[in-house]
Amino acid sequence: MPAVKKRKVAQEAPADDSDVSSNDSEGTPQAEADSEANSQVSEEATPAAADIEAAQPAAKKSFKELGIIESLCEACETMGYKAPTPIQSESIPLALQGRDLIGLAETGSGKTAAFALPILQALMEKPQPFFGLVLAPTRELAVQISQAFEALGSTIAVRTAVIVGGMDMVSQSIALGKKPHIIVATPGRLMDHLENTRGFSLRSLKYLVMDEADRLLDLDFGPLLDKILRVLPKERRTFLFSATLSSKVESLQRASLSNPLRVSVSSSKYQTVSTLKQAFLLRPHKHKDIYLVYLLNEFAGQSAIVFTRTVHETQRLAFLLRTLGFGAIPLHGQLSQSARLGALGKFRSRSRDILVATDVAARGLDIPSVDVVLNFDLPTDSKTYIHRVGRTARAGKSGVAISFVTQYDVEIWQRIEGALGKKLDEYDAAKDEVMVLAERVSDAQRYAIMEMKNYDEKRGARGRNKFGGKRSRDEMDKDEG
Ligand SMILES: Nc1ncnc2c1ncn2[C@@H]1O[C@H](COP(=O)(O)OP(=O)(O)OP(=O)(O)O)[C@@H](O)[C@H]1O
Repeated sequence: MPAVKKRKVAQEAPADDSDVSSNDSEGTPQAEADSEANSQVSEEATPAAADIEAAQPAAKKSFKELGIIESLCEACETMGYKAPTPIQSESIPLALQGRDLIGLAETGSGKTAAFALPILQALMEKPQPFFGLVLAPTRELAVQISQAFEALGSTIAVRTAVIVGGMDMVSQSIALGKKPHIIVATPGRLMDHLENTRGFSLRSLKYLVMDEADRLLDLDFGPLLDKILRVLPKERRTFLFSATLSSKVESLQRASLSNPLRVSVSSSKYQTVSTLKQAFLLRPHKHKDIYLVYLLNEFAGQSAIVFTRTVHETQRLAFLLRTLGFGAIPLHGQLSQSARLGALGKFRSRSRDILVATDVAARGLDIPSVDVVLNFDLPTDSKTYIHRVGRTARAGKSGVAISFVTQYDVEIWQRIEGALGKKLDEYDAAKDEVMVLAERVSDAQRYAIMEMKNYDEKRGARGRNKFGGKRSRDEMDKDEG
């Protein structure tokens, strides 16, 4: 049973574009489990939603007490989950009652299991092919979600299929032919299969999840989602999950959810976890490379993600850092899918310490070993900031996020701080030590420019044209970068 709820009619959700985010100040799954009165459940039955506040803190319950069956409890134990996180405590009982849900909780707080466990439990009760569909905005995230389903569903031999762009259609058709229980997909490729793979339909689907739901809408996935929703049965349960949800999602929820409840583990808008230390570094644009090298030296031996805004910059920095002897690997949307998965695999296994990435890596990726996030280029919106820095300090671990702010970024940075509701400290960099690096970095910059020329020529020779023509569905699935 969730907390005793006191009903209180609240204002209608704002009609502007403002975001509704959910970020718990206490951060860790365990700390969240200990935190009180942060959770909130609201009826979303009508556009003028009424808020229902948790008047009493939910008593800490085990997975079993939430109604999870023995074999799935065992799987949780094997995964090292000692107690449910708050989003799990709040949403699992409601999901088991068959409610549609909109789940909001901070990054790294266990949202995947919050939707996977009730679906797996329902699957056990009535096994059938094509039972659940999870839509995710990036291919890497789709792969990760399917792995979570397989791990949690190992005791019930769940079959999953990952249907994402950039991979072979034929082998995916064969995988669909094996009638998996759960499909985890990016929207573009799923639509391709729905249209072109004989015998494949989702008419008997029981559960739909949109993970990172706001991102699915941010991209130009909207019309595709509408098309997919049209071929799904109305008699199904639907879950939307994210750490940040915008009012755009409200329109989607009305289109695709039936009488949903909003489960929100939140204390305020855009709050990051308390185990995350955040700072900024105000430096001239021309010194960014030197300061990046300095910081990576400072955090030597730790695992870091460096976020940039463009494919070009991602690739250039990877060359630059490698020249200087760092184990850096690039990840962006213009790599082949196998190269993307390979890069992620190397970073996950710590055979490379530094992932240089576009926002293709900003959402959902769960790599427990990430110690540091460096925003080499600031993201253009605060929501992306929340997701990027959420790649570290996950599931109770600590982490550091440092953002480069140049003379051109002051306004964006102020917006981000405004959204966070606090001023962050400036990182204390020892200027003398930094400038000692100038010559080596400058040599490496020249080398990286040469490498970029070769890289661009090779890509040109392969006939890639990133500007011409309409974007294919696969390209849409590639996500940003
Ligand atoms: N009850 C639990 N106890 C301990 N760890 C947990 C629990 N539930 C999930 N985790 C772990 O916490 C990590 C983060 O979970 P998950 O990836 O689902 O977060 P998320 O809320 O979806 O984050 P994001 O918003 O960034 O996608 C994972 O490694 C997961 O295995």
